[in-house]
Amino acid sequence: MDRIRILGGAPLEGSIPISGAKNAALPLMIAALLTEDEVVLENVPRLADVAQLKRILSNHGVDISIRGRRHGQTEDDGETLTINAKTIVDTTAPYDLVSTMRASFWVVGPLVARMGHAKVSLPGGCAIGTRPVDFLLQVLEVLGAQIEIDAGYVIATARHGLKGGHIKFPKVSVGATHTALMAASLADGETLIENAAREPEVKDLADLLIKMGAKIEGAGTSTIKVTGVSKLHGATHAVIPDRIETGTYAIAVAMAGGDVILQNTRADLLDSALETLRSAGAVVESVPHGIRVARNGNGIQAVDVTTEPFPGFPTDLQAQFMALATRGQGTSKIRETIFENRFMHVQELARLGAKVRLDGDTAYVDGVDRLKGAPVMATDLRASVSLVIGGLVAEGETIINRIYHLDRGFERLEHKLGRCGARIERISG
Ligand SMILES: CC(=O)N[C@H]1[C@@H](OP(=O)(O)OP(=O)(O)OC[C@H]2O[C@@H](n3ccc(=O)[nH]c3=O)[C@H](O)[C@@H]2O)O[C@H](CO)[C@@H](O)[C@@H]1O
Ligand SMILES: C=C(OP(=O)(O)O)C(=O)O
Repeated sequence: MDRIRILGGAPLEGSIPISGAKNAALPLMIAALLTEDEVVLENVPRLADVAQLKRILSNHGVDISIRGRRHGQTEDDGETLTINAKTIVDTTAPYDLVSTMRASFWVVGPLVARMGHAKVSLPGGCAIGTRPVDFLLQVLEVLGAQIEIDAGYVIATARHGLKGGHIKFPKVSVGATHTALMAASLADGETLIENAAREPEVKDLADLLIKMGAKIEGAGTSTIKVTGVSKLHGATHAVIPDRIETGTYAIAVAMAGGDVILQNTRADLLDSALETLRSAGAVVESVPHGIRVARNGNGIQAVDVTTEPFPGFPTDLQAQFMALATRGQGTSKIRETIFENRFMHVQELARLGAKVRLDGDTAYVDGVDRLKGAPVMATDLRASVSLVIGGLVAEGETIINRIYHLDRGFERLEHKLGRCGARIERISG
């Protein structure tokens, strides 16, 4: 199994290209199931989750090819995928394909909307909470599908197609909002979605669906109206920048010190996290096509953050901020309100010398003067990268085991940090 080795202490200087967002690319690829025509997606990140979704879509009979690089494009530009779901040969998404990734379950909406049937294994993904799918099933039921759960599979049937309805989520859910948008786009009549997720990835999905001919109003707000159409057509769309990758490298610079331009990204995708980073003492400013982050000399201030749905502080940056807080001056308070089991990085950060106390949904982090390198284990995607951030300043050698989690969501991480001066390498085998 591959490992990451880091020798701490080097500041970061230079530029880091930000990839397309994993959490946008996945639902965009799934949306291609809604049409017989070709969907072309640009700026798709090269990630294990994207590769896994390609396998899932191929199993349904979808043809996916990678377009060659155009003149002047480099590895930093992401892939262009041509996705053709002309014929869906199988409406089953089996356990062995779906169990590794949460988003794979989202094929259920488009399959039942277009084919009237879907049999999809209950999903896996990061083990950060129980992560039920009840809201997604409610969406399909409100739109007229019959739902049965049998031997770990959800079987959704709508032989005469879906019908518009009124969906009111009890809690904001990104995946349930994606499901509602995709299913309602091909339903008969109007669907009103209340308490919808406002995450930029939801807006990006709606933007693609609109290009495909869907009638959607209000995406990006908490009330969305979808008027169903009988057919969607092909479209070309570029995936938005990855706000979590952006925030992660911004935190890495705040931690290690230095001055870095994060290229091909936008501050408005993560205002709340960048504001917290400023309050921690980093310089954060928008520059053409990116964001500059710097920390020179001054220390890291303690932070007080609570995770919330967008536009609040994102849960997917909680572990990374905790890593930063381990070196803060004073005690930071970090409250996790989205997932009930998202503190697994605490015991691994402790191996590096971090002092963290847990009290229910809140972590209190007492800043320490130094971290010391140690062998640690990646437990989930964002927890893994928090250990990388810790390793950047830990004295001596940090070895991160089980980095397959990292490869799910960070493209060429060791290359991106290494080109800014971090002493980081992948050890294969
Ligand atoms: C691939 C992807 O985009 N993953 C993101 C997505 O996950 P995902 O879409 O799975 O997360 P949700 O927004 O659905 O989860 C929010 C909360 O709602 C709960 N819930 C959700 C669905 C449901 O049917 N029932 C239910 O109770 C969840 O347990 C959680 O407590 O949004 C999360 C919240 O921003 C991010 O951390 C994940 O990185
Ligand atoms: C939790 C995440 O992914 P998933 O929803 O696929 O588990 C994540 O991207 O941080």
